Amino acid sequence: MQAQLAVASRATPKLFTRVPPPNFSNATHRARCLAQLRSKTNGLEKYIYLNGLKERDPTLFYSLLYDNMREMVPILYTPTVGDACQNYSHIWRRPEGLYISIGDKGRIREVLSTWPHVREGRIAVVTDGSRILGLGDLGANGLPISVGKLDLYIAGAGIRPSSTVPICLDLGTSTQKYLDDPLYIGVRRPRPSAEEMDEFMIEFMAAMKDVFPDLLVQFEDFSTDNAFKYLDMFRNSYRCFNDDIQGTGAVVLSGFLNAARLSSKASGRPLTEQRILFFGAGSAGVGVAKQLLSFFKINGLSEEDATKQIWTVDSKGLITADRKGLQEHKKFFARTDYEGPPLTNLIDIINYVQPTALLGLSTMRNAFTKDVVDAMAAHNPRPIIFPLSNPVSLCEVDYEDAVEWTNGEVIFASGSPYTPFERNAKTFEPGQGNNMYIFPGIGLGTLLSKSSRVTDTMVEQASIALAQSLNEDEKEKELVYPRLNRIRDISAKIALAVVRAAQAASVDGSPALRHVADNALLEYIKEQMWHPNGPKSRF
Ligand SMILES: NC(=O)C1=CN([C@@H]2O[C@H](COP(=O)(O)OP(=O)(O)OC[C@H]3O[C@@H](n4cnc5c(N)ncnc54)[C@H](OP(=O)(O)O)[C@@H]3O)[C@@H](O)[C@H]2O)C=CC1
Ligand SMILES: CC(=O)C(=O)O
Ligand SMILES: [Mg+2]
Repeated sequence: MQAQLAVASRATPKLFTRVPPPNFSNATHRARCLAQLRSKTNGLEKYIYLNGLKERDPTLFYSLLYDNMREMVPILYTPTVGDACQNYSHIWRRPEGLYISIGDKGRIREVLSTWPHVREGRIAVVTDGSRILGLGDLGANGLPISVGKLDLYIAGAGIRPSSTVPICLDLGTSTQKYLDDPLYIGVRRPRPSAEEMDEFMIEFMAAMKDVFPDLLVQFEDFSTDNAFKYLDMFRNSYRCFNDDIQGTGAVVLSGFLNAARLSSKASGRPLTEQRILFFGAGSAGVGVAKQLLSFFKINGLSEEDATKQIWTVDSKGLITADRKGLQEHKKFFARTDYEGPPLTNLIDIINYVQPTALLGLSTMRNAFTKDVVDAMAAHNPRPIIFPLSNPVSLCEVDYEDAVEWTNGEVIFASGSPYTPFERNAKTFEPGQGNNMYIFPGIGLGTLLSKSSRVTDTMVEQASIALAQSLNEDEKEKELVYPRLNRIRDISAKIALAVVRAAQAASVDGSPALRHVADNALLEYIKEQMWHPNGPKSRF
């Protein structure tokens, strides 16, 4: 790209001042860009730098991202993307996605048609900014979450950049700070009524299908009630899924399949006796709890018996069926067998439930105190503790603390990344239980199979494929997720499982792939991936 630029500009005298120096080389320039990135001491500055690099030289940007996932993903994605969203109106430089505003109601199709790569559109990540990570309602500042997720599709599954469509629905915000900010980038109004929003969403989805006929829609970071509502409303008529409910469910099921094996080996308890306590019962907590039913079903329990192995906690304590005014999404796991005064203290709840696993999706920083972790360790030789809230500033417990407090026995995965560390001459390597491991493969498999829907079995099979993707070294080190630098290989395996599940459910639209053997199909999937410096992919 740089070399092509140089040739073009040497031939154009008026651009002469923009010719790179004569000894310019791509390799040196890559090193220069990494050095410039590393010279920034603040996460947000690094984000701004990378964003500028993406605009100046997208090929170089994606090539660097592809080769430096462990360093760059925490900047473009959680945790730093959280800072970028919170400050987006102030750091904004250029348009990088589509804003569809509530004022566009009645002409959404027209607005969507302004996207420059309409015919290439394959995957859209759509947020309404109402629950960005655990940071609350950020309104139109939520766009970087769509951009960041799509960068992971590009780097992690080889989707061509011009096939990705980042969208933020600009519907107002309930956060006064943004409404008062003179630089706020969105419309200054409260969020619409449920009725107005439903009308908007119905028009939006119909217009999306019209304008982008081959598109997969990933709903992202909608507030919990709307996340469940629109998934239910659209999943049977459009090619779509909800990342926070289904993607998170799949990624946690996958890590749990590996974690439970380690925990049961240490305790001698059968897998079916795993007892899971969810701290947080929003879209993510309940989405994961529903997906974890599969764990018990795979191990031979009925759905009814599987449900009995799961307990949920919200801000009011253990969720029981006798609670007045319980929100719809909490009813499925509300316990009918608890008798006694409401249980509101987490340690009391742990002592009552005696869970083998404690999963945090609560946005409550440091909620898993030493006493909480001690209570888990008292019941389990190897407790499973997954603090999954994002970003790190909302994580329920830090990795080093969890390791220290359990004398190294914890089986751990967090939503945002932690770095490995040494303790008593042993290296401790954390897992990252984040939907970023799963949605690229789900998207790739859905597109390749030309599926009309994303079914529950496609999501479940994606999860099992991820769990099975650990290599020998990762198994020996007792990791519960594979290392991120293998993401393309992993996405290909997930995509294969998704294609097969789509075929089994007869929602696929690529009949020729039905007759291709697994090994050949895996190779085919890898060949379809876009590489920054390689031939064009089909997406
Ligand atoms: N690792 C990953 O891949 C993913 C992580 N997440 C993270 O999960 C978190 C939650 O997301 P989401 O479910 O959509 O958010 P919600 O706001 O819908 O849910 C938060 C839940 O936590 C509960 N909660 C809040 N405070 C407390 C408390 N003090 N004690 C116990 N429970 C409490 C809430 O209770 P109540 O219902 O009573 O308000 C609610 O049930 C976010 O930080 C998000 O980043 C989300 C998706 C993917
Ligand atoms: C990871 C993610 O999707 C979230 O925290 O919302
Ligand atoms: Mg999300």
